Parts: sequence; structure tokens; C-alpha cells
Amino acid sequence: MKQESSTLSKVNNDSSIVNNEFIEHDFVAQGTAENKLAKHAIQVHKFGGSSLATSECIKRVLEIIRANCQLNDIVVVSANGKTTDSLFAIYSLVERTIAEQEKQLSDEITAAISVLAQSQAQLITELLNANNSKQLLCQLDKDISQLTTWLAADIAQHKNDILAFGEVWSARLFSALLNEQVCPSNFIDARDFLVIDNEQSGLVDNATSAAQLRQRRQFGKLAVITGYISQDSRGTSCTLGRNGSDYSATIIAALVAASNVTLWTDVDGIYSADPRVVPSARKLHRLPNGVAKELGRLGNPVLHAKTLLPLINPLSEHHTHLHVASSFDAQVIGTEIGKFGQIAKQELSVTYLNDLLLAQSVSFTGDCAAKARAEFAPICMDDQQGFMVITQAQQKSLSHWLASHDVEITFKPVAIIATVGHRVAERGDIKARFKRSLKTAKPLQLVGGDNSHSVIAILPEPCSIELLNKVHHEMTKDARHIGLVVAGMGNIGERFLSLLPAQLNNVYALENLHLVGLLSSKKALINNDGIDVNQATSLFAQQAIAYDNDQLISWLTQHPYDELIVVDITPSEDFSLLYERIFALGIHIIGANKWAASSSTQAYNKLVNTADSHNSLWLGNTTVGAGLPINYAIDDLRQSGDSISELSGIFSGTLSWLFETYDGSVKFSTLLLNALAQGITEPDPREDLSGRDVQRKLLILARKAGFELALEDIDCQNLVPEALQRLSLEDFLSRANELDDYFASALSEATSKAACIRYVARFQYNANAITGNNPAGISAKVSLEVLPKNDPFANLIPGDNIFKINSRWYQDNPLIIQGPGAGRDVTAGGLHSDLVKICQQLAHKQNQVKIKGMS
Ligand SMILES: NC(=O)C1=CN([C@@H]2O[C@H](COP(=O)(O)OP(=O)(O)OC[C@H]3O[C@@H](n4cnc5c(N)ncnc54)[C@H](OP(=O)(O)O)[C@@H]3O)[C@@H](O)[C@H]2O)C=CC1
Ligand SMILES: N[C@@H](CC=O)C(=O)O
Repeated sequence: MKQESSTLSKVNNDSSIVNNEFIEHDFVAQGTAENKLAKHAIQVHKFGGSSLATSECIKRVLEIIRANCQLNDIVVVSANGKTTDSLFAIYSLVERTIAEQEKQLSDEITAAISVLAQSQAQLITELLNANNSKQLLCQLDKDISQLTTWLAADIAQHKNDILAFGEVWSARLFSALLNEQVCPSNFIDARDFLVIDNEQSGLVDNATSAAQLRQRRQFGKLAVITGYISQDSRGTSCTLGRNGSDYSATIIAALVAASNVTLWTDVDGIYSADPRVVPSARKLHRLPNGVAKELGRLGNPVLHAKTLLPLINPLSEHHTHLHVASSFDAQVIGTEIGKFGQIAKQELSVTYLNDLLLAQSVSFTGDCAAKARAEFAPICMDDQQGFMVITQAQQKSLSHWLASHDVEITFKPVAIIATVGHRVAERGDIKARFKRSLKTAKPLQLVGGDNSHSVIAILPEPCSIELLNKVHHEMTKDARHIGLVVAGMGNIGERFLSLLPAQLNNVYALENLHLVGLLSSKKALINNDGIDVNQATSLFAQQAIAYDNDQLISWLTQHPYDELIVVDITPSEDFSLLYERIFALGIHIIGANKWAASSSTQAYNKLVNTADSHNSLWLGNTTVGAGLPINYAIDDLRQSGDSISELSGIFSGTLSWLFETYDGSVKFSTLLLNALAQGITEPDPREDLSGRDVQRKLLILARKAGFELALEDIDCQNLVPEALQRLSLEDFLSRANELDDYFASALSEATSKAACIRYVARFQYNANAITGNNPAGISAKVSLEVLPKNDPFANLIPGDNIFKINSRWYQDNPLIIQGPGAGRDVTAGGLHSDLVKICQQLAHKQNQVKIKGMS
């Protein structure tokens, strides 16, 4: 399991450097906790312009840094808000006035510069203390006068220097703010280390850049580096183009072999389609590198193919993962891009591009085709039929290139829509589904992408929102991936797991269910890529490792599934105490464990409310009657307007089996050990004999029936003698014969009255019985009763339960549910029934798309 590493809560300023080695420090936390920073793999965090647009946004980013960064990490920043756009607008305005041969900067330009300077000055004064803001304002003044000089005289040579101010101001301010409020930090202008050959290719000189970056970084300080800008080998400022700061972040991550890059942005992940126009788009939690690259190439609004380039190095053993997360909602799990196993590879998405051109020429066949492909990197190409799809911007250069070959070319406006996923071009079923979904759009061609991760349809008309939604629906309608964690692999858990492979094969609702976690009390096996259900127990035996509850919760917090279900097949109170945290994470629980459902009124109500408010489902049909549908029956009665007045019966399979079998010929203790061996008792049979298990069951049913009561409100007769109550389980079992005399005499007394003994649960609500002593009008007890031999509760098949419900609809003629109420098969079967129910409900749940000003 992933070990959480410590983060920056607050660090002091006296970090030291010895032989360029980062020394561990004890840093004093801002709150009460101590925070010890250890050496760790470097992470790069990149914050986009909208994440740094206002003082409020910047303060939010500071919190993200505190929670997620450590000292030798790297922060890459874009310009604040729209600063680069403003600089570009000013530059263009000046360019135009030069064309008009005006010598002086116009009032309009001067005003625009002043607005820009003021907005930067405002950020500085709002965020920094007086001393620091004075220093930064002074530097800003110098920059503004340099900017004005370049604009007035040297504009052509300094275009990139002018555009670079945005990132410089942003990084300088952010570094100062970190120094003032969070940790030691140093500001680095990327032009001082990042060397590319030229702006067109953007190819990085890795060796030089890495060596120069090593010199610039200061150990013990969080580096804040400008995104978007670099220099060429002559030292001239260059920019890295559209989405250049994302590219900067991944270049830097590759230079320092970072373990992870997080792009903190204004969206909370990558979706299966653009969620601004496809409301049912689902978040892709994990994207394999190649698929992500193809998505970026084919129009994903968040990812750009170039961003991933530095991270995909097939020759390197090192793999940097990329995360996309929202700086506006840092708790929400975003998308992770990297190397994954099978489950992540099943995700499909749909993307589109309009305003393209279909270019046809004989030059796109035969030998020339490869050259054309290398030269223009078309969106798609068919070298048999001689066509390629290109952007409109490429038209001129393609015509020019073909002119030199002296061949003809025709262009036709087209659009594309593509389905993207791991090796989809090799999947006949997916291609057929895609084709069917496009029938009305009459695509001109269907082409496989170069890397087989996409199938592209060329459309004669622009792709409409309706078409996009329709195709997306067809391609992803069954694609909600559900993770399953099984806690408890004992008597019932083992049977549950042995039934799982067949269930997954046979039940449609479980199609996208993946076993991802197995837990015992001390060990856990967690695998986000899925655990082979056919070998679950042996894999657990070989691979499970020790864990604690915090590690478990930390994994649950970060699980990559659309939904996660935890099946609690433990008898553990300790595990039941995790329910609240689990529900708060939006995770669903199926419990055979009775502790949570029979906890104190306050705890129970809190659990129900937490589950409700986080849309978490909680099923526990097997807590009472094992597989019998008693909980469902009570739910149904209530939902149909009925009100229940009495609940009674034999609620314990163990006690039913014991008392139906016990006729004095075999000792009671021998029967008890036999029941334990059959797996119908609780792990500790005293839980049954004490009446506690029945008491819990009666409480669970009474709560289901709508009554508010607690265990203490149910009288309980304990059949375990005082002397045996506190022994270890082993000692109790070895002294079980001490039970025999009591039961022999109870039986013979009943037999003498032509009666029998049964352990019965009774709950009654009577409005007329409400008194000062009994304000709820409730009476409830579980006890050993002497019943006439013909009583319906006295004639069960050993092990069966009987539930008698009296209600408004079933007053004189009660509703009876009867059948096996304990045992491996019926309980494991009941759990599977709950599992199918939850999966069916989840299949109808739509993703709730969160978009915060996606740009
Ligand atoms: N028997 C029946 O007919 C029915 C049983 N139930 C309920 O099913 C549950 C399981 O019963 P059963 O299979 O007989 O119990 P077992 O004792 O046979 O198995 C219990 C399992 O739970 C694990 N466990 C215990 N504590 C924890 C914990 N804190 N975290 C994770 N795992 C834990 C144990 O691990 P380890 O091995 O490490 O201790 C073991 O794998 C009980 O709650 C029972 O009331 C419900 C209906 C019917
Ligand atoms: N021990 C219990 C098992 C199911 O809850 C019983 O016998 O009913």
C-alpha cells in the first residue's frame, strides 16, 4: 500500500545545504503537529493561469502546496489570469501602430500598460506584507519601464521577452509568497536553463537543460519556475506555444526524473467527452499514456499531445505519471495518466474536431505517402485510397509541398469524430458499435489512427452536439467501472469469493465489476488493476501485506473507480467504526456484520445521514435471516404505506438448530460444537447463546420498521452462565459441557408440560400502551420461552428462521417469512443478491460532472 509522505504544513527558513545534499529537518508545523520532511521522489506541480488569476485563487493554491508538496518538489506557474493575452494585445496594438508609422506609443497603449501594471501591483499588495511588496513593486516598476522601452523601440526583437513578463511576474510573486508564508522558495526563470533548438520544433536540449537546472535549484527550497518560456541555443527568449506551461511542466519533470507531474487546472480531470456539451460524460480516472496522447491529438480540450511527449520514453525504465486535478476543488480525485493494467485499458472516449480538410492526391499513395505523413503528421491518412485529413492551417504548406512534386490535389471541408481507447482499432466489436452509432451521420470514411488507439470517422458536415452525445452514449453506456473490496475472508467471506467468478460471468449487472481489494484483520491485498477472482484466496495468501485503518482509508480516498463497494463480512466492531469515513467518501457498503446497524441510536442515525448526504448506498439484508428477504419485505411494506405493529419469531439459525434438534439424547454442548463446525454460529457462539445476536437482529428489524430504539431497550436473556462469559473462545469451547445441566433441566421441565423450549424475539408497538415509563409504547425482548408443541415457532426445520409481521395490512393474518436463516451458502448468496442490487442501482446513476469555468 502507498505510504503517505509528509507535506509542507509550515517550514522554517534555516534549511542548510551540505555537499549539495538535502538534509532532513524537523520543521515546526503551523498548527500543532510536527512535520518531518524526508527525502522522496520529486513531484512537479503546475498551476495554470485561471488557478492563479486572483488573490483568492492564489491563496487556494498555497493551501494545495501546503497539503501536497515537499521541499525538493518543483512548482511551475503560468501567468496570472489573462496576463499573457493582455501582453499579446498590447504587442499587437504596437505592431499595428508601427505599420501606421506612428512613432510614439498611443494613449490607448499607455493606458493598457497601466491597467496591466495595476493589476499586478494589486496582486502584490493584496498578498505580500509591506516589506516584501515594496521589493516586488520596485521590480515591477523596472519591468514596466523595460517593457515600455522595448515596445517603443525594439518590438520585433523582443516579442518573446515581452510575452515572458507574465510568467516572470507570476513566479516571482508566488515564490515570494511561499517564502513569506509557507517555506523557503527560490524563483527560477526557465530561460536561465531550458534550451530548445527553435520555437517551431520545440525540441529540448536535454543534457544542457538538465545540467543548468541542477545548478539553479537550491536544496531545501521549493523551486518556483516560469512555465511557457525557454531560450534557444543563442540565448534568445522563446515561447513553447499553446499550452506551453503544461509542456514546460512535463519537460522539467523529465529533466529531474520526477515521479509525478500534477497539472492543477480549472477542470477536475479528463472526461470521456467534452463535459461542457456532453452531460453524461464520465471522468476517466486512469488513462494509459498512448491513449491520452491520442486523445490530446484528436481534440481533447484539456490534454495536448505535446504535453505528454517528454513523459513517454519507451527506452527508459523510469515512468513519470501525470495527474490532472482541479485547483478549485483539490479534494476531488482527478485523472491519472501513465502505465496501467487491463481495467484502465477498457475505458472508451469520444472526441471530435471541426474545420478540417480532406486532401486527396496520388502523392498520398505509394512511396510518397510515408514522406507526406512524416512531413505533415495528418490527423489521419489512408495511403491505399490516397487521402489525408489535415487542419486548415496546413493547407498552404501542403499545396506548396505538392507543387514541387507536380501533382494535383483536391481539398474538401470535413470534420472528424473519433472513439479513443486502448487498441480500439484492433477491436471488431468496438468498430462495429462505432459504425452503428454513426449511421445517420453518413461518414465518408472510417480510418484507424496510426497507433491503433483510435477509430476516426470522417464527416461531411461539422460534428453536431447531438451527434457527439449520441455516439458517446452508444460507446460508453455500459462503462461505469465498479471496484469491489471484500473485508473478511473467513467462513462466509470465503464462500462469497468462491461464488464470485460464476456471478461475474453470468450476471449482466456485474459486467463492469472488478475485485480490487481483499482484507483480513491484519493483511490487505489491493490492486487497482484487479485481482484475478479465480485465484483470490491464493493471491491473498501470497501477496497480502500488513496494513492499518489509516492506510486503508487513504487508499479508499484515492481509488480510481466510478464507484466502490465494500462488502463487510467481518464480525468486527472495529471495522464497523470505519463506516462513517467510508460513506463520507461516497463509497457503498454491503454488510453481513451487524455492529453498525445495531450501534447506538446516535451513531446509527449519523451513519444513515452520512450515507444519505454522500449518495452512498448501504445494504445489509444478510444481517438478519441470512439470505431470507426479511429486510426487503419490511422496506416494501413501509414504502407501500403499511405500518408495522409487531415483529416476532425465531431469529437465530444457531438457536433454531440447537433447540429444534435438542431432545436430550445428545448433550447440548455436543450439538453446540456441531453447529459451530457447520458454520451457522457466530465466530464466537456465545454471541448466539447470550441472546446478543438475536437482540441485535430485533433492533435492526425494528429500526427498519421505522422505530427509534437502542439495544438497551430490548430485554435480553443471556443463556451463557456467568462463569463462562469472560473466558477466551478456546477456554469457553473446552468448558462448553458446563452448559449441559441447565439445558437438560429446562428441557425436562418443558417436556413435563407437553411443551418445548425456543429462543424467541418479540417486539410490539402499541399506541395505547404509551405511558410516562414507556413514552414510545414499545415492548421488546429476546428470551428462552416455553411454547406449546404446536406453536408455529416450535415446528421449524432445524436451522430455519421464522419472522412473523403484524401490520395494518397484515393484522389478524400475519405475514410469515420462513426458511434457512444461517449458513455459508444462504449468507454468501444473500450477499451476492445485495451486490447485484447495488450494481443495478449504480448502473442508473449518472456521473455528476463538475466544471469550474473550463476554458
Ligand atoms: N454464519 C452465518 O450464517 C452468518 C454470519 N453473518 C455474519 O458474517 C460475518 C462473518 O462471519 P464469519 O465468516 O463466520 O466469521 P469468521 O470469523 O469466519 O471470519 C471473519 C473474517 O473477518 C476478518 N476480520 C476480522 N476483523 C477484521 C477487521 N477489523 N478488518 C478486516 N477483516 C477482519 C477475519 O480476519 P482474520 O482471519 O485476520 O481474523 C476473517 O477473515 C459476521 O459478522 C456474522 O455475524 C451474517 C449472517 C449469517
Ligand atoms: N449465528 C447467526 C448467524 C447469522 O446471523 C445465526 O445463527 O442466525
